Amino acid sequence: MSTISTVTVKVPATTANLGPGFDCIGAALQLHNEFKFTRNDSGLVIQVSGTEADKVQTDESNLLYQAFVKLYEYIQETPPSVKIEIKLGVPLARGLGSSATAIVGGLVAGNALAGSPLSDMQVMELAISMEGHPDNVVPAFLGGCRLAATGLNGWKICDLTWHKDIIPVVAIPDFELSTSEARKVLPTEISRADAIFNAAHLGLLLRALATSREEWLKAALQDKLHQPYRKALIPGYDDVETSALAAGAYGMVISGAGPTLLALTDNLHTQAVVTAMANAWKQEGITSHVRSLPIDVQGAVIL
Ligand SMILES: Nc1ncnc2c1ncn2[C@@H]1O[C@H](COP(=O)(O)OP(=O)(O)OP(=O)(O)O)[C@@H](O)[C@H]1O
Ligand SMILES: N[C@@H](CCO)C(=O)O
Repeated sequence: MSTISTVTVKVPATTANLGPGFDCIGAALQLHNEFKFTRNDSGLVIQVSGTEADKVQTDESNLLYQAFVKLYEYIQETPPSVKIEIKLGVPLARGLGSSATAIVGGLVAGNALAGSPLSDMQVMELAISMEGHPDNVVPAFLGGCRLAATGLNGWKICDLTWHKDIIPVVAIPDFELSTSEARKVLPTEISRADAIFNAAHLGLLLRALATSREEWLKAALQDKLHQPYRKALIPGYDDVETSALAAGAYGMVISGAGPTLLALTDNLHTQAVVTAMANAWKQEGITSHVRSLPIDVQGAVIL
């Protein structure tokens, strides 16, 4: 029986898909949520701080708490009564994996308070099943850039090299787009030509990320499975893309399910790309927060 009474877990934001890697690759970014769980005797208490704190549920419907309960259901124990303190750094429903931080945070905290009965792989598989796809929860859990594929016997996860000279720039608009809404616009079937296009470009992307070879990066970010359908949900998409490319980005994609847009660039062009993307959205009447965010290599950590 564990004697731990409190645990704090820090979980990074993630950017999923990276263009052609729909539902299979994602990278962790240096922007975090922090979740502190403390056993108590007085029933569930959830306190939230940070921008957008008022948007997070503070009852049993809270996703972080649901993940915590899920862990205890899995190990067939009754979850303890807890106070949860949430410090929000990751904006909600913007395509930066906020739901994955909550799922990973709740499961990792639950496992720690329960005395660590589950292995990391078991926790991660629970997280994948809760989120429904692996591309946010896997890098949120492990850090770095990761590819996940269903294997013959469970998930196969591999780490991908992200060349140090490739700089991610995220342009986060002030409107939300839920993942479930952004998945509704996707077709259920695709053509063979589109499947081949994405397979080729995903292969190219993996080499481009590892080498930072310019002509590969410029071509590799193209996608035919989700972005052509989702663009319409993001006003100003084409203008922001044109401006980012003109300022020196290799390419631009939708981060996760959007509406955040992710450009990849180099050190030399980072500031110009940041300014260009913010200005392009401003001209559409959309306020955004645009910044470069380094890759997080730590993943979820217990502080
Ligand atoms: N810190 C949190 N605590 C509790 N619930 C959260 C937290 N962060 C996000 N959520 C839940 O997740 C929802 C957002 O999930 P959604 O999948 O739509 O977007 P996202 O995860 O931010 O983006 P994407 O999956 O495209 O990267 C929120 O509306 C909220 O219900
Ligand atoms: N692969 C997912 C990521 C967002 O959760 C999607 O694009 O819908």
